[in-house]
Amino acid sequence: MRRRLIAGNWKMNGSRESLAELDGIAAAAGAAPGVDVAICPPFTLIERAAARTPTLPIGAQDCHSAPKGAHTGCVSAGMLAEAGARLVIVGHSERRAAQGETDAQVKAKAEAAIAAGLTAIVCVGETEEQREAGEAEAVVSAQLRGSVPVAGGDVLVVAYEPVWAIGTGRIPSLEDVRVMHLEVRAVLSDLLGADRAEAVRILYGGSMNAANAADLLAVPNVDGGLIGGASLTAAAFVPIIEAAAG
Ligand SMILES: O=C(CO)COP(=O)(O)O
Repeated sequence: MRRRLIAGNWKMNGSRESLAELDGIAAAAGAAPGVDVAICPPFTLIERAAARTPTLPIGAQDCHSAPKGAHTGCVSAGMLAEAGARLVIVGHSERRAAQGETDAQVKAKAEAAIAAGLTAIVCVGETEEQREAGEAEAVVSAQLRGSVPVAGGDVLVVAYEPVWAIGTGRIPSLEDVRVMHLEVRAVLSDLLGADRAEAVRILYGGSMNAANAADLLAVPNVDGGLIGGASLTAAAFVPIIEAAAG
């Protein structure tokens, strides 16, 4: 049985002051023992966040694939672990688009994360143009085949985030979510074997909020959410944790 995971991605938002939001989030997570909850703030806040709420897993939003070296401006998975991170998002569509990250790079980052003892959240998702062309499943399947590391099980999480649903207030139909998550499970099974694929949590991400969380989480193979805007405050995020706790 997979435990639900509700993870917040603060993106390039937040300050030391916003860490106060973690108190309410950690309290809600404590009241929902059947649900895993995590927050991924910017790099600069990881250490403070982990120290402030030790029971709440803290993650990062990217890592380099190398353990160390001449990579100006980059941070390794080992450094994240040392700072107190327990998970890391890799291959977010914003990085794939703005930083030109390829599937191979995303896979190498996920491998580095797992080697450093972190849980890797590998993101995939189609653009609106690709969905309209009827290519959504094929695009996501190809991304998975290129970016999922061979280590599977509970150290690996996949987030399906349709690019056109991120920050737009729009979400796919529940039927489209069902079909995509089933496809993700099938591809994972092909890549990792059925047993390890069964342990992988598949999150939905893209405009998830208090109003739609319960419906999305009721879809088969939706094992949680990766939440952007609605993870920035306890007021917006806690109802999603509560929806996951059922
Ligand atoms: O990109 C996302 C999480 O990684 C989703 O962002 P929003 O929840 O703001 O749409």
